[in-house]
Amino acid sequence: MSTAKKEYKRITVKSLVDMKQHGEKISMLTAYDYSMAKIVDAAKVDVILVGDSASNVMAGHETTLPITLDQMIYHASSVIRAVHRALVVVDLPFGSYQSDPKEALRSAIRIMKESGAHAVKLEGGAEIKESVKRILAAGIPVMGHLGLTPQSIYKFGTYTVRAKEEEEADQLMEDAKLLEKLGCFGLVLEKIPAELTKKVSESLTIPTIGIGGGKYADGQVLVVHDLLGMTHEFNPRFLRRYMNLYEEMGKAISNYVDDVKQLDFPNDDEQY
Ligand SMILES: Nc1nc(=O)c2c([nH]1)NC[C@@H]1CN(c3ccc(C(=O)N[C@@H](CCC(=O)O)C(=O)O)cc3)CN21
Ligand SMILES: CC(C)C(=O)C(=O)O
Ligand SMILES: [Mg+2]
Repeated sequence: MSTAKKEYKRITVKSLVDMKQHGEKISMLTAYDYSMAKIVDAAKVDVILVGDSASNVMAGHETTLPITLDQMIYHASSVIRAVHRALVVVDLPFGSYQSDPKEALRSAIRIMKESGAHAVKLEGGAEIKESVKRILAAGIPVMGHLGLTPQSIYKFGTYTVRAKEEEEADQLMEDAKLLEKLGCFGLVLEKIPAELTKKVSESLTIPTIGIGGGKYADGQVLVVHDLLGMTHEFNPRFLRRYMNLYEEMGKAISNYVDDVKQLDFPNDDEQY
């Protein structure tokens, strides 16, 4: 497998299929705001996901269910203003696509029109088939999301690993093939056994992007706040932390507080 990296000036949905064909792994991270998206884009992350995990990370909700379409558009438009290279994918939030395919298309169009994003992501398989078809027919690229689908958390009750049993694994494989057949450009596989990710990835031409899906996915995605160590209570096995920003930021901020209290800040050079 070649590791030679082709230079991409701007990532398109086509570049991602290209990367899979050349054996180059795809990097994907979340961003919900302008400042973070600037850093993530400059670091050459291939795909930026404006995830509905903003509901947890930005707004402090327990689940992804409360975030609204308007709020997703606000996050996405902030991200888009920062991005020059990455492909920007936006999650359709809970309640904006499940009722019927027309509503799904309307929601996807609002995201594309009002934020300038490049693609949308929907959770689910066969049950959202008609919605995926409608959105794709309008020329909007769609990414699928199977395995642990946080918008259905109350149906499952836990965030444990999915598709460990043969029946659920077979269903996931069928859904993956269906999403590819419909024309999705990629597929997120969340918290499923590595061997199932391998089977799915080998069966598809479109790239799979894993989060807790193991090493055989064609790419990896994480919540950027998790890898930076800002969400210090979130500790799933699949997460690798590259920093402990929660601690680092806490130290910097308490130093500032001390300096203000001790009349050290501002000093003579820091005033007019
Ligand atoms: N900060 C953050 N990171 C994420 O990856 C993320 C979000 N928020 N919010 C939306 C979804 C929810 N996701 C999740 C949530 C929980 C686990 C998880 O493994 N939780 C427990 C185990 C629970 C169990 O086994 O019952 C853990 O080990 O932390 C994984 C992904 C992924 N997404
Ligand atoms: C975890 C990723 C795949 C996601 O859907 C999100 O951040 O909302
Ligand atoms: Mg999501």
